[in-house]
Amino acid sequence: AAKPKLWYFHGRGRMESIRWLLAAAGVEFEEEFLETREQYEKLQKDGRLLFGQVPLVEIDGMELTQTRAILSYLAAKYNLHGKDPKETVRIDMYADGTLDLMLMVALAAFKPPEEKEESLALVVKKAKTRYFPVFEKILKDHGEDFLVGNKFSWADIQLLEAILMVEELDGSVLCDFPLLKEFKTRISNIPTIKKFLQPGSQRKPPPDSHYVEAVRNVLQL
Ligand SMILES: CCCCC[C@H]1O[C@@H](O)C[C@@H]1SC[C@H](NC(=O)CC[C@H](N)C(=O)O)C(=O)NCC(=O)O
Repeated sequence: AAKPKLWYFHGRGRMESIRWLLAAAGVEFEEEFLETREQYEKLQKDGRLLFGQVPLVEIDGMELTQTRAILSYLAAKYNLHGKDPKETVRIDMYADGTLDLMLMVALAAFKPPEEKEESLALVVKKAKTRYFPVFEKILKDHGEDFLVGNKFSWADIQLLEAILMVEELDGSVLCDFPLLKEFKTRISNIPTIKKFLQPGSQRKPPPDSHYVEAVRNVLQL
């Protein structure tokens, strides 16, 4: 079968969690990077963007947009979405929490410097006071290696991505979360994720001014 093809900017944004899920599932994918307004307008003109937005993922003969829908489809397709509706809704809840936190980081990149610093400080505060305490408690109460059931799921991938993203902002953020520290080591050592964390993978770097300029240029923000 053809490899999935991802259409987005050359940066994390909303597409990074999709890259993480595919990589963790051991699925090779291709990428088309939007650098010009013309590329974006052609996708729109060709009717490939349902609401005129990216991420766009071509997979299984479909053209998928809406990040959450894509992630949910991929999680189900690669058996990372729980064994029944009760497990799946927990995975969805945990994943949505990490997506909320990571979107704050993605959007902060587009703010003026002083606002950006304030936003990123708020991300670290929210991680420490809202999100990470929740996941630490889940791991403690659940007493398993993974967040849901005793099986690796999409929620575990999202949490690792979020932990690493917040650690880029504050390297000591896990000092009060011993179970999250162990979780980070455990999940980072899963072979497909270990490979994705090596240099040269399709994992994208933190947003920089070039990425922000490219997005502004393409979207005419
Ligand atoms: C000022 C904020 C700029 C954000 C730029 C991008 O970084 C991301 O975090 C958000 C966007 S991604 C690009 C943006 N896509 C979305 O907002 C998708 C939202 C959708 N609900 C999803 O989850 O996929 C886009 O195509 N916009 C064109 C436009 O709506 O006309």
